[in-house]
Amino acid sequence: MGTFKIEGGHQLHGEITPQGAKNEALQILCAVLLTSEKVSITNIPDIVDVNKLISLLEDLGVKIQKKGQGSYTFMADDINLDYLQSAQFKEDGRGLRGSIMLVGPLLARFGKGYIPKPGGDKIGRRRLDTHFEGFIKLGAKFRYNKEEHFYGVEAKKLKGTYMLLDEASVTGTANIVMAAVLADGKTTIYNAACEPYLQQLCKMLNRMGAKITGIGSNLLEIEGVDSLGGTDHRMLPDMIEIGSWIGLAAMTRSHLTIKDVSWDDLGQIPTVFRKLGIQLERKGDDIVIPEHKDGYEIQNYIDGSILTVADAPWPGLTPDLLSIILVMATQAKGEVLIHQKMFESRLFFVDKLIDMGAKIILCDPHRATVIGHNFKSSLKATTMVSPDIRAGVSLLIAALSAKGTSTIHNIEQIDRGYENIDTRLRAIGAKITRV
Ligand SMILES: CC(=O)N[C@H]1[C@@H](OP(=O)(O)OP(=O)(O)OC[C@H]2O[C@@H](n3ccc(=O)[nH]c3=O)[C@H](O)[C@@H]2O)O[C@H](CO)[C@@H](O)[C@@H]1O
Ligand SMILES: C=C(OP(=O)(O)O)C(=O)O
Repeated sequence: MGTFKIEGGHQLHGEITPQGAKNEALQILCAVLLTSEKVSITNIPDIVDVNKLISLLEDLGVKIQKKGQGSYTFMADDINLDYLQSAQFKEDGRGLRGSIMLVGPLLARFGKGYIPKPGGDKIGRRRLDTHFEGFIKLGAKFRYNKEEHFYGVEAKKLKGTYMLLDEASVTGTANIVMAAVLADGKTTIYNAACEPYLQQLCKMLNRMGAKITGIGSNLLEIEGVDSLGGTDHRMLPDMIEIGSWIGLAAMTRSHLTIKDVSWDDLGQIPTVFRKLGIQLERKGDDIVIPEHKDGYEIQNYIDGSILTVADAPWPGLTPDLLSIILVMATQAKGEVLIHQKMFESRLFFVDKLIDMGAKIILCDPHRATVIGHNFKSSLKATTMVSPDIRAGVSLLIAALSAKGTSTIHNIEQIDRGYENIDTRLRAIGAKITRV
């Protein structure tokens, strides 16, 4: 189990460039299976989850060439479908959440897709019904081996149809879209997820020859085609990392510039941070956060009632930023209710913040009220274990703002989604070492 030692209480300064988006990369990498032609991808983050998926593709027979930092070509012209039945696949396939999106492309192009129950964060139930109900609607036969937790779908040829998704699942929509692009006829997906990473996937598929309309809305129409060709694609910056750096700047009262953020793809994120009292300046495509010498004050609603920050499917606020917003609120002036609607086990890490001196009431598994200290009292250093990727980074931000030296164990959870985080933090003045 890896560990970070963090000496907190230091102000940071400088520029930080966000990595390519983890959750986009997981969709885009699976899409290379849809063509036998070459696909070139840049700005791929060098993080554990993405590297695991690249190695799964390699084991499936995809020819992969690394061209430079974050830049690869992929060619899926000779796929080894037997690998999908191997013990190795049953082990490696469960190593990350994103592997579930191998199923749609495999089913569409080769008539069969299998996956062991995928991993990812343990942040509550993470069901797959939307994915498989979608494949079944497209005409696939579904089977599930309960002993091995192994899912399978098979179909000679998928047939386009109308479907209303039971929920706007992000990976579910990506999976169904990747299956429908090669189906016979027209597929309509209503209640589709429409976040920027999914828009990126759809635009890439269209460049490969797919016919998808409605991109950016919750109603996608897909006219099936016989085959797809190669393309070039560049990943967006990671909006969750961008939000993490905003939280870090606020908690350490640092002047930071976050470079090349793709502002127009950030949706509610800047607005929500502003409601929490954070000053954000747009300079070109950068975010500049000034030193918050006098702290930051949470706004109330117009009628004076306490602000709630809650997640919702895009264009609502992503659930992946709520842990970071929560930790930031512990030093704000004022109160806020954090409501994590999507996941039921993502707020339990607040116990650690309470140990550090934060004023938080965990109302129930989904809601926590935070009463900010307004920097009148610092958090105190402690030893903690990172429970999931975003709670891990939130605890890291808390440690960087705290008095004394903190220890965070199980940092593999953080490395899953943040590229060289310790090196990049040291470059802006953080005292952090990997031990
Ligand atoms: C690899 C990847 O891309 N992971 C992201 C993806 O996971 P993933 O695609 O697994 O998440 P889903 O969008 O399927 O759903 C997330 C959770 O929200 C619930 N739900 C979803 C939609 C809805 O309208 N109502 C509702 O309650 C689901 O039941 C589930 O518990 O999207 C999540 C939601 O943005 C993010 O937290 C994950 O980081
Ligand atoms: C929950 C997350 O990831 P995953 O879906 O891979 O577990 C996340 O990125 O915050």
